[in-house]
Amino acid sequence: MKKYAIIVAGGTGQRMKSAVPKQFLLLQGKPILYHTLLQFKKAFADIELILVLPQDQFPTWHLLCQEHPEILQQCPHQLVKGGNTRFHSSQQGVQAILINHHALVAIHDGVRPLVSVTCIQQAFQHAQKHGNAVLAVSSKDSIRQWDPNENIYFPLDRTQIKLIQTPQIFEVSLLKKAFQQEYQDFFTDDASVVELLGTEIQLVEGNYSNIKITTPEDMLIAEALTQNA
Ligand SMILES: Nc1ccn([C@@H]2O[C@H](COP(=O)(O)OP(=O)(O)OP(=O)(O)O)[C@@H](O)[C@H]2O)c(=O)n1
Ligand SMILES: C[C@](O)(CO)[C@H](O)COP(=O)(O)O
Repeated sequence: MKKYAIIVAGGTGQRMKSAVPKQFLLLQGKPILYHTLLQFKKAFADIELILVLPQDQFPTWHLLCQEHPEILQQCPHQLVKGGNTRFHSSQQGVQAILINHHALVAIHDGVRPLVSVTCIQQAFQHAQKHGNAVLAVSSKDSIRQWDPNENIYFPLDRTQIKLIQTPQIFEVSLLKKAFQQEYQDFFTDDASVVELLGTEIQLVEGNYSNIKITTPEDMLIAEALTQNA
C-alpha cells in the first residue's frame, strides 16, 4: 500500500529557548529534521515525505539543504507551510496529499528524531491490519492528578496510563475527513482529531528513546543516545 509521512515541524519551540528553531539544531552535526526524515526513508524506501515548516523558515531550510546535500539526496520531500497550531500544521500536510483512498499516512513530530525504524515498520503493519496505529509507552514514574476542589494531587494507577508518542498512522481518507473538523483545544495530537469522528484508536508499543526534543536537556539526552550509533 502507498505510504506517506507528514513530518510536522511548524512550531516555534518556545520551551527550547534556542536562537535557532529547535528543528534546525544540529544533532551529531546534522539538522534534527534530517535524522527524522531519514528514519522514515530507512523504514520504507518508497515512502513519500512531506515536511511542514513555518513559511518564514523556508529560506533557512533551503540553506541547510545546501550545506547538507545528503538531506535532499537521501530524503527528497515536499515542503508545505505550517499553521498556528499543531492541528493546523497537520491539516496543511494532510491537504497536500492529493489522493483520497488506499494510502497510509504517518504523522510524526519533526522533533522526534530518534524514533526507531522497527517501530515505524511495525506501526505501519498494525495500521494496515487494524486501520490505525499510535505509538505509546508505559510511564516509568508514579503519576498524580490535580484535584482543584480538594486542592491536592491524588495518585493514579500508572498501569492504566500510556504516554503517547508519534508516529500516528491512519488511512488517508479518514485523516482527510478528520481534519475537516473544526479545531478544538483538546486536539493535542492527531489521534484526538481522528477519535472525535468515533474511530477507536489503536495503541502500539513505542520506544523510550523516541523522545520529543522539547527543552534544552533533551538535546543532551539525544546526543548521548546517538553517540556511536
Ligand atoms: N503550529 C505548530 C506547532 C507545533 N508543531 C510541531 O509539533 C511538534 C510537537 O510540538 P512541540 O514540541 O510543542 O513544538 P513547538 O510547538 O515548536 O514547541 P513549544 O510548544 O515549546 O513552542 C513539533 O515538531 C512542532 O514543530 C507544528 O507543526 N505546528
Ligand atoms: C503529539 C505529541 O508529541 C504526542 O505526545 C504531543 O501531544 C505534542 O504535544 P506538544 O504540546 O505539541 O508538545
